[in-house]
Amino acid sequence: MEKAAVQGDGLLIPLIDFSKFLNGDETQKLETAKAILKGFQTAGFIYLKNIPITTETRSHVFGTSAELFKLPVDTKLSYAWTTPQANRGYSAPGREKVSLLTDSSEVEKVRTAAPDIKESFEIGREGELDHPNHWPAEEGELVGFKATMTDFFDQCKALHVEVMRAIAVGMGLEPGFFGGFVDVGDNTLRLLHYPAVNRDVFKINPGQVRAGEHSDYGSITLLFQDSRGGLQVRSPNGQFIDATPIADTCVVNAGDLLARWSNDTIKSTIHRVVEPPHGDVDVHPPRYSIAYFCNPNFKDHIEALPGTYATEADKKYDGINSGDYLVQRLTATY
Ligand SMILES: O=C(O)CCC(=O)C(=O)O
Ligand SMILES: [Fe+2]
Repeated sequence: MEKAAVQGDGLLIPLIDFSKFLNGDETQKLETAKAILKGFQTAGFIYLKNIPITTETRSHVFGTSAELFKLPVDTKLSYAWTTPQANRGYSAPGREKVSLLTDSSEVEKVRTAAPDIKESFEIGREGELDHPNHWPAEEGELVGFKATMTDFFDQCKALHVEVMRAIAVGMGLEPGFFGGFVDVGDNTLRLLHYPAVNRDVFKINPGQVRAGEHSDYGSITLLFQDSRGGLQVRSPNGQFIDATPIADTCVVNAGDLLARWSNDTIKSTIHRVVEPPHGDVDVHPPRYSIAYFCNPNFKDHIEALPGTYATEADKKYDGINSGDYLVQRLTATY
């Protein structure tokens, strides 16, 4: 029986030992795959422990990320995020307003009211000639930045492939069903820094958050959080529940395109980042997290998975190109 990582108000996010899928016997593989699928179908979120990414790798990547955000603002701005098509580079606080709004003018109104207190740096697949990554100059503490991040990118890409394999097994599809959909690695590694913030800020403006409520867009997101807390996931009843950090786990959530692909049998659940729950401080220390947003290959056509509908009439959505879908969603949020 798997333990719950998070439980409250009808939301149960399971804590799953992924090594039992990767290295277990046939029974353990199947049971783990089913638990993973069930987590995505009910909560839209799971926590995975015993993933192949080591604690050392993880802390090295977090350390390297912190060094990047220490750079002077002007330097960071010289690596600025440019377009949804490229989706690479630095976003200063307030640049992106993640929200549920899809109309850019509405997004603009919300953004000016209470911008998210965060900055981020996006890294895409290497080798996309039209969209090079905005690598920082490798000086001082940033020597080795590119190697660290591309290596981590590749490890996350491999984890995406394995989680999709588990979903396929859970659904009773061929284990390799998604293989040809996720092999390119059209994914985005996003380093996130939520700067230290006075507690007053949250008191003065009750609407203030570190990251506004939203769902993610792609297949799944691998989320690595530090120990600060503040991430919350919306329950089926509409209440936000703390997704408390658990050391050495990876939080994995399904995105909107996977929900659509599964004919809404899998949930893409709303989440946000708010004032951390730890009591009596005047200043909340900075929070770092790393999100790896996975997508089906941008060239792929995505339509309802086998087994998720009985007749053509049960298909809730038209097929859509993966890359077009992402660009559409990013265009509305930046
Ligand atoms: O920082 C976090 O814990 C969550 C970030 C997130 O949800 C996102 O960037 O989509
Ligand atoms: Fe998210």
